Amino acid sequence: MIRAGIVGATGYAGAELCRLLYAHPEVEIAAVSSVSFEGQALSDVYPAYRGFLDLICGNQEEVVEKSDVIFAALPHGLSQELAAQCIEKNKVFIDLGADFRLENEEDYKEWYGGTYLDKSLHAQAVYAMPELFREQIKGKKLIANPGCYTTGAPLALAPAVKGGLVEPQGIIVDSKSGATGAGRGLSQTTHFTELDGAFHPYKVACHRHTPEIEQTLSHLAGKPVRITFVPHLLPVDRGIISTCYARIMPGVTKEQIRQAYEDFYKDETFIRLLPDGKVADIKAVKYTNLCDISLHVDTRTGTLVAVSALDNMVKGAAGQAIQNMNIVFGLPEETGLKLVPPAF
Ligand SMILES: NC(=O)C1=CN([C@@H]2O[C@H](COP(=O)(O)OP(=O)(O)OC[C@H]3O[C@@H](n4cnc5c(N)ncnc54)[C@H](OP(=O)(O)O)[C@@H]3O)[C@@H](O)[C@H]2O)C=CC1
Ligand SMILES: CC(=O)N[C@@H](CCC(=O)OP(=O)(O)O)C(=O)O
Repeated sequence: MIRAGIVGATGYAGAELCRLLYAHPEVEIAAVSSVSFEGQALSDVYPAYRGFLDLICGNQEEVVEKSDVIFAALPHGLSQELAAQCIEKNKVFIDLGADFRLENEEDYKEWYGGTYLDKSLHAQAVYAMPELFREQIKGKKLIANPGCYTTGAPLALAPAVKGGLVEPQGIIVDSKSGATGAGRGLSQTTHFTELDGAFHPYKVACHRHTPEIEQTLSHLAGKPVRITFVPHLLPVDRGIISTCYARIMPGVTKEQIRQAYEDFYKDETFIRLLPDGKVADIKAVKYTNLCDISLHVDTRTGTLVAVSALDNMVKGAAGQAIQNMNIVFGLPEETGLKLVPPAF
């Protein structure tokens, strides 16, 4: 059995990791940690876990000592030293935050206001989006798990961008996220009376996921890609819809685009390319590691509209982290992730 530990287990991403790892047939949860709830049972923090996850929250050091793989579900900026400790002890480290996602330190400084404490450590990290960079993940120990918006948007666009079917400039990514994307801590925009009945964009064209999405799309295109990214806060608990607009290259047909997506995703367990006429919906992927993609072509304006839907807590965080763990440990990718969405 793989001994897994979760640092930051009391946050939403950490708690979701615990839920999924509990049911993983090749994993035992060895230890979990919290600062605020140290000494308390996880099931006291989340009553739904009573009888399943009654383990007591310890500290980070215990998690590192007892585990073969350490998942960090901490706020940005707290993973670098922890990663160094884990790598030094030859453990696998999977970071759900953004500390190892950006290849260019200047981008990290600009968008996160931090620096890379140890450049050689960053050089060991792999940006782990299995559907796009699977081969690079195998054999790695320092895993940068992509963010939520930064999973949905590239998956919606990847076949078109990689195949040169759309113009790499002028792409618009219009995303809507449920409130769990903001974590468990309460803020003015996420408390019930502000969120209920509301719907608005935020961080318009200045969200920190912009360089991460551009980094992925640039790798696929083989040249720099710039996007306009506008996230919105939806008054629902989970789910992200990304509606992505790109100009179709002259001469490229609707049929060629669909064929490119079918070829690109034909062996992908977690990608459901919807038939023509269907539209991706967050409800159909809830609690699963699925990413649904629907394709729409506006022939009047020559625009591809590619829509993705995923559960930000699963494919956008904990599920993708487990998918990455499975790759690193040589397990079938779907192990522990064969999750059927509720019908309604
Ligand atoms: N929510 C989402 O949809 C997604 C989140 N992520 C990323 O996952 C990470 C966790 O996010 P999320 O679970 O939403 O956030 P939460 O705010 O819900 O949880 C944060 C966790 O970090 C712990 N924590 C906070 N401050 C410290 C500290 N100074 N030292 C140690 N532990 C601390 C908290 O634990 P305690 O107070 O108990 O110690 C809590 O368990 C973030 O990097 C986020 O960006 C990635 C993809 C999607
Ligand atoms: C709704 C909401 O507030 N979402 C978060 C993104 C959540 C996320 O998961 O971002 P990381 O993976 O990079 O942490 C935000 O906009 O900051």
